[in-house]
Amino acid sequence: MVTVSRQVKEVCSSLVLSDTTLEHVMNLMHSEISKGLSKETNAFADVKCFPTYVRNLPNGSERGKFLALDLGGTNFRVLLIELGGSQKNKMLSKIFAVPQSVMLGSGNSLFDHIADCLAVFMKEHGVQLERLPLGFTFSFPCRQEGLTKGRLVRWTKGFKCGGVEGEDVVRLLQAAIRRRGDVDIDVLAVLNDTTGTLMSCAHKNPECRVGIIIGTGTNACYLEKLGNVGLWDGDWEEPQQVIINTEWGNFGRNGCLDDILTEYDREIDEKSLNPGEQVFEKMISGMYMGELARLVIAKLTKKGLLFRGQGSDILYKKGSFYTKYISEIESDKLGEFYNCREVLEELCLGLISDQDCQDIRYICEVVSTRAAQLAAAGVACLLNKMNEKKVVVGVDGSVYRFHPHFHNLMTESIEKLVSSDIKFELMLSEDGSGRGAALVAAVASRKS
Ligand SMILES: Nc1ncnc2c1ncn2[C@@H]1O[C@H](COP(=O)(O)OP(=O)(O)OP(=O)(O)O)[C@@H](O)[C@H]1O
Repeated sequence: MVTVSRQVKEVCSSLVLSDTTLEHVMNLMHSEISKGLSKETNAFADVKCFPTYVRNLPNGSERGKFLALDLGGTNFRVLLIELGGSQKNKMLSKIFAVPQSVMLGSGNSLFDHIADCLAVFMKEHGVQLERLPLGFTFSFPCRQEGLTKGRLVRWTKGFKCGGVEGEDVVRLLQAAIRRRGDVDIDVLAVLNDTTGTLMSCAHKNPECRVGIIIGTGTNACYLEKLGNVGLWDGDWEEPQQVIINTEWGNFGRNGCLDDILTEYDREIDEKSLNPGEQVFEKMISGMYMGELARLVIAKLTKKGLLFRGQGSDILYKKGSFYTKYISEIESDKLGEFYNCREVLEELCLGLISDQDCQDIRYICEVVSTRAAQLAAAGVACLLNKMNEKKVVVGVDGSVYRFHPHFHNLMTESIEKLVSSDIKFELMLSEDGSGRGAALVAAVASRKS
């Protein structure tokens, strides 16, 4: 079997993180989270740690018919969910595309598009005359002022719609629905997909206390004691706990991760819609992983170390190496390069040797391993901070779901970083943040 070439390993070495570095990242994350939670320092914090106002986890008694909207990355989903106790749940959903022109257009066009899709869906399912409770999963950094009020702090993940930053997105949604006048809804909660994931997993496993996403972007939330939330301005009724939306994707904005950034990370950042922001996210999530691998491959090809120096126009085009290629290439059996050759052919690369394939696989492994280890450092930080004997971590997002080794890489890395008396388990979220949104709405209606 061919082995990875020495020069390729050398070029990739900046992407390989030691255990000591990961421990350092975990400790940095801890101090950034503390900064975010404190009233005095939150204004300058990069990891904002927004209280979600979700105080109660599902207890299995949630029942009823709910609508959910899920906007947060590549697709927009509308769902109709019927909760019927802990086991019986019915769910209908439809995915709508969000065209690039809408992602970069005006806020009103975005919310009009959402309202259009909602109305189409409600009519298709014959519920247009009902006033159903709705949970709105809006997965961008929002400062919440209550369960039904969240102001967008800034766009991420390729969105840039005018007139939304600083505004309450529930108000914008309601205004768009009113402009149409043909359907009506009752928004009971706005939440992030991490919260949706935590709630959805907690419904199945009451030990779930953390929710994380590794999809288009990355983020995490966890259940925190009110006494640790300096920012808390709500009531102190029991249970004295609240889900904190960390917004950890922005970790590193102040330069604290600069030592581990590579030339590839810098290039991704410079060419992004949000330079200087979401530094942690850009090293981990699906929106960037493929591009990171492409930049390394392009550099090595130009140096003559891959494909005998013969690249292709596609290879040199930004965004042409999809993150799913990494999963496909790493799914090949060791020593076999069936998927790898298929991907390289799609990139119009000719005359591919086994050595090229072995090296390409290594590049993919280095990029995905670093992503998994950094996400693991974040999870270990939360687990150590919570200091509970056993915690289940709900995980969602296509990178975690489809990458063949992500789960194992994360588990292995968390084990090294977490205190030896803490037990944990990473649990794949089955039907994601949509069901979570319905559960938040259901828990809210249980209380009101
Ligand atoms: N097979 C795969 N392996 C790894 N990554 C993948 C795969 N398929 C899609 N992706 C990546 O996952 C990302 C989409 O993630 P996901 O499907 O979880 O969507 P999302 O809901 O838009 O994300 P988010 O929850 O961050 O808002 C894209 O960046 C895509 O490149």
